[in-house]
Amino acid sequence: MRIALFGYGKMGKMIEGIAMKRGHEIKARIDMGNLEDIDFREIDIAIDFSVPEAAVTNIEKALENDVPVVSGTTGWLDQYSHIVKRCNELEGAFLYASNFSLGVNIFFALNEFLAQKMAPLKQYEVSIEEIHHTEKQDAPSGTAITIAEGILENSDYTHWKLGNAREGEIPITSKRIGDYAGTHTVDYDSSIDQIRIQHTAHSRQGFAEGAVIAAEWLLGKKGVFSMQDVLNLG
Ligand SMILES: NC(=O)C1=CN([C@@H]2O[C@H](COP(=O)(O)OP(=O)(O)OC[C@H]3O[C@@H](n4cnc5c(N)ncnc54)[C@H](O)[C@@H]3O)[C@@H](O)[C@H]2O)C=CC1
Ligand SMILES: O=C(O)C1=N[C@H](C(=O)O)C[C@H](O)C1
Repeated sequence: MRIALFGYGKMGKMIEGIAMKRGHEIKARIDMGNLEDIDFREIDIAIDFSVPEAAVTNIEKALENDVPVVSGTTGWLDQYSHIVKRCNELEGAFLYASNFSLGVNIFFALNEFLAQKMAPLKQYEVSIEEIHHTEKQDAPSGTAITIAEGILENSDYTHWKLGNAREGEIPITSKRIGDYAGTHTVDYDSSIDQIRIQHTAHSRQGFAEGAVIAAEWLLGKKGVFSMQDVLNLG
């Protein structure tokens, strides 16, 4: 595949290495918004790991040029429905995941199963914690939001809240420490005991590999997809 990388930071560089090892070609590296330099006719797919402020423009530009997009950038999802609409209007292909690693996607399924089991047990209070490196711009992490949504869909909780929560809200704590690649914890606490599930990424390898696998999967398809479709975990 001939790939355009939107964002050439920590993730963009790691994706480049993995994509090249799998026989793909990097045709463009866009870092700091020089989108006009791209000849979209020579791009098969775009992979966006940039910044929240740039993601929507990058994605829309690729879709308008009939190039499918894999997006891993977090912190822009208030405009997700706009991108879905544009993708459908343009009959394009788009895949977003808050987390591309296989382990986290299994963790998402485990989280939903646990939420179903815990829903009737009102003596337990749920909370989510995420820890990331100090360069991370957004909080809570996209992964923590997906975890919260998985609980909301399977319980009587009504919202999630960063920081202290009120009755019916799921509290999310975000910590920024050193070079943590990403640790997510879900706790159910009662006065008697605690149930905890946790995923720890040892590096960014799993995110980057997952993004390249998603791009290979998306090529030739039309529509809006998620990592659940790629991994067939749905
Ligand atoms: N979905 C997933 O599995 C994962 C998602 N992420 C997300 O991916 C994004 C990038 O993460 P990192 O690579 O760690 O960050 P980073 O800060 O190392 O890289 C972001 C890059 O985007 C560049 N950039 C700024 N404006 C741009 C524009 N207009 N167009 C293109 N690039 C632009 C910056 O110069 C920087 O090099 C973040 O939103 C992060 O939360 C990170 C890891 C995994
Ligand atoms: O910024 C990061 O580093 C990460 N961002 C994603 C998120 O916000 O969930 C995925 C992963 O946890 C690493």
